[in-house]
Amino acid sequence: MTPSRTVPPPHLATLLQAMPKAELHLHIEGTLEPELIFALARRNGLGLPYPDIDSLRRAYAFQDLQSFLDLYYAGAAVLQREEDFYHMAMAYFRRAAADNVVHAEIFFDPQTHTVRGVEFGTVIAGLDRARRDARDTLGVSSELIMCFLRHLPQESAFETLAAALPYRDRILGVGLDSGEVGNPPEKFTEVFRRCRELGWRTVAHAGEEGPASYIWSALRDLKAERIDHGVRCLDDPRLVAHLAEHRIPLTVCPLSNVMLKVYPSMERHTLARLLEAGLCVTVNSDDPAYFGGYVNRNYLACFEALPELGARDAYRLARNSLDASFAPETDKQAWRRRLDKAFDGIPTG
Ligand code: HPA
Ligand SMILES: [Zn+2]
Repeated sequence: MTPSRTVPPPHLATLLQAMPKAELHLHIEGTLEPELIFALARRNGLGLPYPDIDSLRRAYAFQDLQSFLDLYYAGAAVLQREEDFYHMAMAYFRRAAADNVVHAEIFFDPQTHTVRGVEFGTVIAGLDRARRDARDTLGVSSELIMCFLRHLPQESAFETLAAALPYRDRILGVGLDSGEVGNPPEKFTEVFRRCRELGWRTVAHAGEEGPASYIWSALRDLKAERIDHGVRCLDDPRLVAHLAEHRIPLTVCPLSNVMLKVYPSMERHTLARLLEAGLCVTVNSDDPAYFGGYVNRNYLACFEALPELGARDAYRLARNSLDASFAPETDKQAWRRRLDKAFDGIPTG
């Protein structure tokens, strides 16, 4: 048996840090660090049910997806003004740049905000201003993906779509998030059809806590171009073969999976098996302020816990993230050249 590795070889840790990568599964509301939650609550004159930052952080001990979502939606309630959304997104972009993220496709949850009386336009204005500043000052390109909350009815998603129409050019695509079990993708077939007619790209969370059949439904009913999480595909060999044959990317979030008890520990994560099966797997951070780290922490945690992963896998994961992005081909080609340079002299094939 291979002894379990606790620290990846130094050159591997350096490579994981230095390699250019795309982040494709990141909820911007999940980047709200406790410090910023407290600062925004104070600025907006809001009370919080926690006396201080440490006690809030101590509450981040989740049993499952729903126990996390309850805290995540409560935290997002401090976001009220355009500047709040701007500050949150700029803080993320600075961390992404430090992790050598060259491109980020970012989820936002408009219903979480509009239900509290925050205008759709306020949310978009703050996020879009941050996107432009991140491109100009940090060299990080990005896109916005609007997610529908699947625990709400499809009519609410249609109302959100109507509110988004004046800003349609600032949105790249739509996704589906929130509590998965009991809310299968087919519940949103009609609204996704309308979104595709508008020219939006489509992704969906499926196969995180829900069964492999939800992944089939995301592909068949929503025509999802990427599957967010998707780790439960391993329960269905026919699905694995389909995902591999059509090179449908999975945006896997390892620290999230362990924090939400999809796996009992990182040592038991199936990232290496998914790669071995020939799938277009990517590594992402999901809700980094809640799950213990940004994207490079996710890479490092996997390579620390799974000794079968090596430099070839690091290259493959970064390459998959660039390939699986919705960025223009010319941008992808430039990033691939940078990636090849970062692996100069290291076997990657
Ligand atoms: O991991 C997630 N799953 C579903 N909904 C979410 N909303 C934020 N993070 C998540
Ligand atoms: Zn997610």
